Amino acid sequence: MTKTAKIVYTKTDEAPALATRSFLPIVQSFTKSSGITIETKDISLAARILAAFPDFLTEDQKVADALAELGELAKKPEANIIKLPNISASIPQLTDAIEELQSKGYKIPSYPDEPKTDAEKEIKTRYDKIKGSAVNPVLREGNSDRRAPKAVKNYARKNPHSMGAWSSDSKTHVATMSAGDFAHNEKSVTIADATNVKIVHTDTNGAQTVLKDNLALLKGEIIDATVMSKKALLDFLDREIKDAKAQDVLMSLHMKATMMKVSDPIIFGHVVRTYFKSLFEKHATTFKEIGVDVNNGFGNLLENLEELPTAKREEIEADIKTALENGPDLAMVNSDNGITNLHVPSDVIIDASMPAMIRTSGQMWNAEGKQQDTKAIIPDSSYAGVYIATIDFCKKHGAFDPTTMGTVPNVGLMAQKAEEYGSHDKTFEIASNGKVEVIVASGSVLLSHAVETGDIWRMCQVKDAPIQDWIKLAVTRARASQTPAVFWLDKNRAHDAELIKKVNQYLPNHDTTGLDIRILSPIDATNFTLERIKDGKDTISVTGNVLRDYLTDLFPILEVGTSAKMLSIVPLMNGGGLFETGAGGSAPKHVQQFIKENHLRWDSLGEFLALAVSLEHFAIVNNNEKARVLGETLDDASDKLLENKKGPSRKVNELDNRGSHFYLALYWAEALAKQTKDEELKTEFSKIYAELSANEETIINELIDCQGKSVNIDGYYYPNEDLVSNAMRPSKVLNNILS
Ligand SMILES: NC(=O)C1=CN([C@@H]2O[C@H](COP(=O)(O)OP(=O)(O)OC[C@H]3O[C@@H](n4cnc5c(N)ncnc54)[C@H](OP(=O)(O)O)[C@@H]3O)[C@@H](O)[C@H]2O)C=CC1
Ligand SMILES: O=C(O)CCC(=O)C(=O)O
Ligand SMILES: [Mg+2]
Repeated sequence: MTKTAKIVYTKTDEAPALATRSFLPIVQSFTKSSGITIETKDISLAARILAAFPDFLTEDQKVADALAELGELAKKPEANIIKLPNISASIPQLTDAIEELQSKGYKIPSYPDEPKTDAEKEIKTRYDKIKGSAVNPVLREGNSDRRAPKAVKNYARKNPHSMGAWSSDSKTHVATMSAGDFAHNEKSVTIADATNVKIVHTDTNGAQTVLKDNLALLKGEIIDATVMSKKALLDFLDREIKDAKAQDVLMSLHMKATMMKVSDPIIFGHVVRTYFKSLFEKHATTFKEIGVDVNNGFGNLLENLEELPTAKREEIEADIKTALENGPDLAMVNSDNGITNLHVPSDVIIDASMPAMIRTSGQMWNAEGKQQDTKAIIPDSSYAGVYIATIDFCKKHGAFDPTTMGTVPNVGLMAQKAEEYGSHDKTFEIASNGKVEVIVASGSVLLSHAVETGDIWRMCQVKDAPIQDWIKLAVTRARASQTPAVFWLDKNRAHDAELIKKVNQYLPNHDTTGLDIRILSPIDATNFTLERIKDGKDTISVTGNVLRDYLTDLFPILEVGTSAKMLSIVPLMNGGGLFETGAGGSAPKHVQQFIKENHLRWDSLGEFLALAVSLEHFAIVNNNEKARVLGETLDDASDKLLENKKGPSRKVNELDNRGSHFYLALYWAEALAKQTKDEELKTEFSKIYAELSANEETIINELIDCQGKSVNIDGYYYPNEDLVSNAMRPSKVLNNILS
């Protein structure tokens, strides 16, 4: 066993971070005697902000750049990281977090929306690195292996979650572009020899602007470039907004403004401005004066209105009311508080929002808080077809049946900022008509697009080594689970055509005898997979980075009710392990409920599953048999937790996240006491098991009695550590046993 052997447990945001305050003490207590160090790294939004501004802080306020440290660690063989979901901050979230920190005495600068001086520009650059999906791409130095463990699948079969019925006359549908979008304009090449490129915009007078210089490309790397035409987008939106009104369905927009942090907020802004066209025409000057930027959502307009004199504000508010009456009804995020789908770009995120809609009879919520059929606008058509096919399937066959349906594990190409999700530093809103070219040092042009003012141009990359690793992982999973594997690639799409060449080149390096491996376009793959899951058959989806994200919410949410119960492993390319806890996010709604009534409905099963594989990995790497026993018994405990239905309830005054952690500890101790592989662990945990089980009733009472009243943790993004820890550990008896 090496001296430095450790597991790094990330401290993140919102519900998972609350859960950590209760679960981590259990983990530390259970692993202590086995020579396993559990180290925490704070990569919460607040800590990442503080780490970026040491020059604005006093000595004792400064924090280390934990994310940078973890990014380095992820490239080393000894990496063993447990990664909980974190906030990928939209601008409204970022500015809220900044304000909270400022109010707590951290003298960090405010976010400069429109930086004028060099100093402001430099501050904005620092904040823009923290914005959006800034954590996952840094840690994901490997490809993704996500699946529902057998126990989770079996549990869902026996205890199906609710599944809204589908009717063949549902008016719900997806609206997507048929020309002029990223999908239709894509061009792609594979780089023959390592080279350097620059991205250059040339206007109609021949004046050149270098958008990006010195971009190093490796041999065998696939690059692609594409453009979303602003004109085509606006035409499309105009048509679809009118159509939603005509069809009397809700209008909803589904984007990934967090991961696609440059392109998608721009598109979001166009949707808001198109929906409220008359309002924006009439008040253009005022909106400019008060700095309205609806790329950050319609909520930005409402906030800025507060600056106006009462008469003007009331006039605009009346015009907003009229616009809402004249337009189609908007899908609501929170009908009680009048929060629409267009308010905040991070409220409705496509990977989770589309499956939630499909699970709810294809409906979203209207202003009266009732379900209604919906037009789901997904402007770019690259992946929208997957949802179109799924919705058509449900209209034809009715809702899926969780008691009989098969499962769809995913092998996702993700390493080293693969594809679209790594494109934000090469995405540009075009300043004037002309062309954008990717040019090699020798001067030859690799890719070229004609562009117009306001178009969104972007370039993506995926390196050869991650592709080879992904293909290997697909074969390994197909072999290990004896399940057919489908590469979701469309030979008619430029990028996919290049990737298909690689699949055909590298697959023969592996023994695929007896395996069913095929390549199908995303729409064909959806239909093939849906037919099979309906009949109870399993199919591995082998996809690029975006479909990895979409499908690992879509199928789990249909199959087991949530993506929180997924095993989500990232075998790092240099030999380490990154263990993501579930495939979902940080569930902001759960924090609201916790603050209001001291009940946390967050389900930590993803944490339990991730820790078990992390311990197994630790055992192998460090030759630590105790870690193996701890991992195996933890899995046994998770199985028993499911069997005995000790997951958290959604309702106050019932077992919540903390109570669920108690049962996990009880069953884990029991399994350790019963095992015969390690006598020391057996002796140690027989005693702990006896104490936990003798005090079960007292502890559970303590964990339930504290509920039903509001709780103060002094903050949302950077709560007071003592308050939050006390709130998450209200059982004195349990705390004593653990210590
Ligand atoms: N890996 C990562 O770091 C990821 C981070 N995110 C971030 O998470 C935030 C929220 O994203 P969003 O799109 O709303 O997705 P979420 O997955 O956080 O939330 C969607 C819904 O899923 C349910 N849910 C998710 N996880 C759990 C859990 N462990 N236990 C119980 N229920 C759960 C909740 O349903 P209900 O309300 O019915 O209880 C929740 O409201 C954003 O800031 C986003 O950027 C998103 C995805 C991945
Ligand atoms: O990094 C993010 O913002 C989201 C990640 C995500 O949704 C996923 O990997 O499933
Ligand atoms: Mg996701």
